[in-house]
Amino acid sequence: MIQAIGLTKVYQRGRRPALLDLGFEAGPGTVTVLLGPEGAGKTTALRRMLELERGEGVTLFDGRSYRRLRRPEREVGVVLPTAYPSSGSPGRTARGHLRMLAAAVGVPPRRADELLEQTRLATVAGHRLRSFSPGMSRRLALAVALLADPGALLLDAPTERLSPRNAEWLQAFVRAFPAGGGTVVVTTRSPQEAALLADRVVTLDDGCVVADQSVDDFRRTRLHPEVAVRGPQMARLADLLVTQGAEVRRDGGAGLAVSGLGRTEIGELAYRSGILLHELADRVVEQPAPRVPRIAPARTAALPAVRVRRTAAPAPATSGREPVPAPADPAPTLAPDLPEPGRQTQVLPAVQPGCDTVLLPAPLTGPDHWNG
Ligand SMILES: Nc1ncnc2c1ncn2[C@@H]1O[C@H](COP(=O)(O)OP(=O)(O)OP(=O)(O)O)[C@@H](O)[C@H]1O
Repeated sequence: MIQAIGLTKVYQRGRRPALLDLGFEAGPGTVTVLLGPEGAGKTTALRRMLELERGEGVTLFDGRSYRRLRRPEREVGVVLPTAYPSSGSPGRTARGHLRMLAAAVGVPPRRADELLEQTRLATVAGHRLRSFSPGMSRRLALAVALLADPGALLLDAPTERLSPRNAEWLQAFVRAFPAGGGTVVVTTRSPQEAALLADRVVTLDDGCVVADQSVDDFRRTRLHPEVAVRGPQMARLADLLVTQGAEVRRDGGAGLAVSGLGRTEIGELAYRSGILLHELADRVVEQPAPRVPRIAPARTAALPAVRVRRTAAPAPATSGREPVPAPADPAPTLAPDLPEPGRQTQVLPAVQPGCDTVLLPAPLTGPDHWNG
């Protein structure tokens, strides 16, 4: 179980936060997608989760923050954009690179060979890294992340700039990983990819969570199937389509976007009416994310906006992979940047601009308060 609680990052004082109070839970056996456009805060979110960036909030991996994991490489495999193409010395072979890292994390060399097979790199295992394509580098980065057989994966835009074939392979891998109880958190800018990969979709915009939805809700509310039609007689076709009950809107100069009728019906109608078509294609377009403001309880609704930092860790959760409960952590489970135990809440001065979210200075008892 991964619990992200109140993750916030301000890169420059006085500037808008790159990430503001991100909270979500990613359960065992699931894929959670952080979806958002360029600059939405997805990479910052993963970097905060891994404590590569300082800031507020904490992420718990089965009840412990990343820096308190005893063997992080066995618990969380990470692929960030910095892992490729710079992963490894350019003169080293893929096999040499992976075996060296296998030794570093204490797994036998055969694990490196297995992963070369699994990531379809066996045939280029003896090639030097400098000759690797972006797709090969990405698969090698994934192999590195998997070396110690982690229960969770954090993947930042893993399919970006990959060939369709490599992207498909990676998507299939991500879908398959949770089958054994693993947890995946993956970022993407593509709503279509989110719908393909996710069990849960957390949509970010400008550093704020604007929606946290099951994939079914996401598909229903955010993805809109339509047919793109192009040709020289679109005004006439539009009239005919409307009489058939379709919804039609202009799409560029000689194009229509049609919903309510299928591609085959539109093609047949055009054919019967002697209308020439240059394009007839299914596509899915994104609807804007619904804003989901958190509702303030009536008794405190009149309070000024405040931010509340969590100071007590939630109850430890099990990973779903390991039936035995995690051993007690002798170290305190609070992140060092949070106040000492005992104090339930800390009220900070005014909320930063951005998210239409108000958090209230009520005592907190569990992570639910952070995800409502
Ligand atoms: N090191 C940094 N210093 C200052 N600002 C930064 C830094 N890194 C990111 N930002 C800013 O933080 C915001 C979020 O960036 P981030 O890279 O997390 O977005 P993203 O959703 O991952 O975008 P993309 O899809 O383009 O990778 C952006 O406005 C970005 O300019």
